[in-house]
Amino acid sequence: MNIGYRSKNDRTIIATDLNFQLYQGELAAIVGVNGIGKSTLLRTLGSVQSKLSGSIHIDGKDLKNYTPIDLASTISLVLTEPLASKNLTVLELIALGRQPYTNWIGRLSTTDKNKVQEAIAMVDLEGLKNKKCYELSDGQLQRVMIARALAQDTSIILLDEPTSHLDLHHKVQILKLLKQIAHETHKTILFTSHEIEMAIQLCDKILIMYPESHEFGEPCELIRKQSFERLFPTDAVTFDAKTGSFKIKK
Ligand SMILES: Nc1ncnc2c1ncn2[C@@H]1O[C@H](COP(=O)(O)OP(=O)(O)OP(=O)(O)O)[C@@H](O)[C@H]1O
Repeated sequence: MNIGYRSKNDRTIIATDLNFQLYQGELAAIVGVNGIGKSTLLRTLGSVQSKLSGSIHIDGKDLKNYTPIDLASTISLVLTEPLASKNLTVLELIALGRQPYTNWIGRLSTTDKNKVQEAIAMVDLEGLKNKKCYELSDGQLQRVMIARALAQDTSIILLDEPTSHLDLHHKVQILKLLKQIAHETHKTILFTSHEIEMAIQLCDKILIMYPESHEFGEPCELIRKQSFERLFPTDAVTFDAKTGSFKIKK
């Protein structure tokens, strides 16, 4: 698949020949330097923007054959765009995740309410659920957006930098939670991240995007192939394969 942007008379190619496959129950990260195309890829997979060429299949079915309602009950997407509806309470915002399932009035069934409550508990938001979203810190809001995706209860969850505003404790907590959800509920969870060391420790698969190519596989396989060494110019940082971490060159 080729991804990028189309304007009236032009198109900008961001990445070419992307080819990878994820299975149910896997947690995977997309990593790469700033501007390499991680968000572009995630948005393309989530059908928010169209691919330049190629195809995306879910369970053998071409994504282009999904209706909007099929899509909303299959893929949930957590993007980094600022929230338009900060006037809602945390509970109301998370309940919006149930929209693909509610009737035209948007009335929540008992199942919907249970899913919302489960999501609140999973992301530890019980104490904040009646607050307005504008009263939250960026990190708290990030957890609310993850809870909304969990409430949507789709088989695929795509998240753009889900831990960018979180402190170390919450970064680890959220990534561990995503891993647990993927493994226990057999969802496929794919997120973009700059937390490469955490991705190495917690993810089942990693997609590394380079300027002209990509690598995809299990973290240990990528370490063996020295794929992380090629990620950054080596004058500033080097990758230590033994510890799976980057070292600053002094
Ligand atoms: N709407 C757009 N139209 C044209 N080009 C865009 C658009 N949005 C992003 N780009 C370009 O696409 C490239 C990839 O951007 P993208 O946001 O996907 O990178 P990224 O890997 O997620 O970066 P970062 O790590 O900084 O978040 C960049 O060169 C960016 O300038």
